Amino acid sequence: MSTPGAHGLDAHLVVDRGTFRLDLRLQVAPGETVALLGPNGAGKTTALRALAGLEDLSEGHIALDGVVLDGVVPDSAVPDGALPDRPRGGARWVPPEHRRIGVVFQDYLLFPHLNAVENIAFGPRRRGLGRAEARALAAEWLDRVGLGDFGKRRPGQLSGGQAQRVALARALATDPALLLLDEPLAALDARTRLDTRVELHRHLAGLAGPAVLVTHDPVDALMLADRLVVVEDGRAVQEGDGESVTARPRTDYIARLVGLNLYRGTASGRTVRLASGEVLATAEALEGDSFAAFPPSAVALFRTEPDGSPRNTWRAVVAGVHRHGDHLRVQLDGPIRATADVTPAAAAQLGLEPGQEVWAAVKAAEIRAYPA
Ligand SMILES: Nc1ncnc2c1ncn2[C@@H]1O[C@H](COP(=O)(O)OP(=O)(O)OP(=O)(O)O)[C@@H](O)[C@H]1O
Repeated sequence: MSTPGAHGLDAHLVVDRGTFRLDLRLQVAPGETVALLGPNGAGKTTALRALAGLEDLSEGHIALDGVVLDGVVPDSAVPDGALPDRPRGGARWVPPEHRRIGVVFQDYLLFPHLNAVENIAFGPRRRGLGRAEARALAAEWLDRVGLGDFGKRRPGQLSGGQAQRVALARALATDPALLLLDEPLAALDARTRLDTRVELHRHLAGLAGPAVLVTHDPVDALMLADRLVVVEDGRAVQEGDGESVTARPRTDYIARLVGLNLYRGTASGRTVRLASGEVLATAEALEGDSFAAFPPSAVALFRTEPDGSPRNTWRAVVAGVHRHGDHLRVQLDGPIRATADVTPAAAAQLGLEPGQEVWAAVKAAEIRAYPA
């Protein structure tokens, strides 16, 4: 990690949109890719648009490699020659077209009337490159994204995945100091998504500057980003590398995303007492406000009370059963609401159906506890 502020992206994004307020601090080091992950309406796109200069900040600042793009910052923080194009009410603000930012946004992927090479050459041309030079650079980038033979095609003659690659090439051809990607793989079918994801990862890994990626998809976030920032309701609720976020979710949204049952309660030794009064025996010893989490696969279901083993057992009512890959996912109501995964054979044996009473059991060793 570099010193935040001097290199890479250093931003505090505050945007007011009616009743919604985004308030997000974001520091991304050169060469680092951060994924903003969150539910619909969390403010991810607003954050990207603010970085790009398409959304006004109400407060905060954006600095890229020490150059202030938006916000009130002491003069000493603005290097010579980097003065803003337009001062605004005492603040400094650089308009979008003068920010060295490459964007791959859903809503303006490519110019429909230009072919692939012209689309990619557009940015370099605007940055002052001659026509022939810009086209040569564009052809080179098209090659790099594996579309060397598609230069003459217009966006309408490209598949979704190909258009996405051209958009990426177009963003990268401007040699951006910051790359912004909004749901870069969302529009692609499963197969294309897989290939494009691998390729995008390669380009992100080769990037010298910071990159910020917005996605709903935990797989995209985990595979493409060095660090995840989970955004809910305009704020960062959890941050860290994929492993720490998925192993220790701190909100229901993340728990659902990574497929864990998550509870909050008060720990005392190897137990966590939930708000409902139920007590879970856990693998780790802790004290105080804590989370307890376990995967659906850790839940065993029985028709009658299981006996003899040192595990957590409780009575539950089957609220729903549906297929999930090669097993069945069972929603359980009761004092401890949980999701359980069972094999079709086990489900048949139990005769699972909504409304049915069962016993649920989870071994203490399968329940992770961590401080809230
Ligand atoms: N033009 C607008 N005017 C007022 N409010 C808006 C406008 N556009 C979006 N919002 C609100 O801003 C909030 C954040 O929206 P945003 O699009 O940033 O979320 P998001 O996390 O990108 O969601 P999604 O995953 O659905 O794209 C939402 O509550 C939304 O209703």
